[in-house]
Amino acid sequence: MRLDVVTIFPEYLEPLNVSLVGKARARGQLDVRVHDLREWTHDKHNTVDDTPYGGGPGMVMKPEPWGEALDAVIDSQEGDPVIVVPTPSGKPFTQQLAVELSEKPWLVFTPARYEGIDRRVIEEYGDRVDVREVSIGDYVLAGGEAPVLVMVEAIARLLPGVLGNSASHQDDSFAPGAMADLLEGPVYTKPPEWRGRGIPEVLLSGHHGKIARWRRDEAFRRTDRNRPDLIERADPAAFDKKDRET
Ligand SMILES: Oc1ccccc1-c1ccno1
Repeated sequence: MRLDVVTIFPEYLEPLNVSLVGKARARGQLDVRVHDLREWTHDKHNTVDDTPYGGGPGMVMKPEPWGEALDAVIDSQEGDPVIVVPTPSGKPFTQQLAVELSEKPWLVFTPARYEGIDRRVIEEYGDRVDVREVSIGDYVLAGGEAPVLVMVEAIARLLPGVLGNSASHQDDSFAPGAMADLLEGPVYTKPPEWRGRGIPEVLLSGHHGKIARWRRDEAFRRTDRNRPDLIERADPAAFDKKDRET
């Protein structure tokens, strides 16, 4: 997969050089290219924003630099990318959307600052390629770079071979299938006792059926406590079916 990010803060994307995404890049599983939007400005102040038509607070990102940048990035490659526009007014970024985007060969992220990007940019590229406006949650940030880090990590970990053999995303919270509407339950590791606190006996029993049932019950319990909005959709039968398959 190729990922391009166009931003006025390239240094904000430094975390894409470390950890899971950094290792995937080093292994050649991910081709990440970060571009400074100001390279496509031509005035001495490298201007990328201006006041909004119709008045109102803040500044809007000008269409010209974005148009030149996206033309340069998109025309550099065969095929069409999916352009992902982080915005508080976008569709929710979910595990399901992460799975869908992880199956695309090329994504171009356009994190904006200020009050957003001139709407004509979204319309121009929406006429040419698949453009997705995506929100990572119901809160407002200063810009879209942090949402890009979140989405790239969620997508990259789904790419074949990126997670080690010992790890699997099938059992993630929200993973399509039995966990689609469930939160993961509590996890434990050695030592068997820590500050007088032990391990649930069932996890030491070696009885896989009982362990699986306990994990299901804990998943439902946690979901009911923390995400009652999901519990309505969770299906114990689907969870049990997954148990039988594993
Ligand atoms: O709050 C934002 C500002 C700019 C770009 C994106 C966002 C955002 C907030 C939530 N998801 O995306």
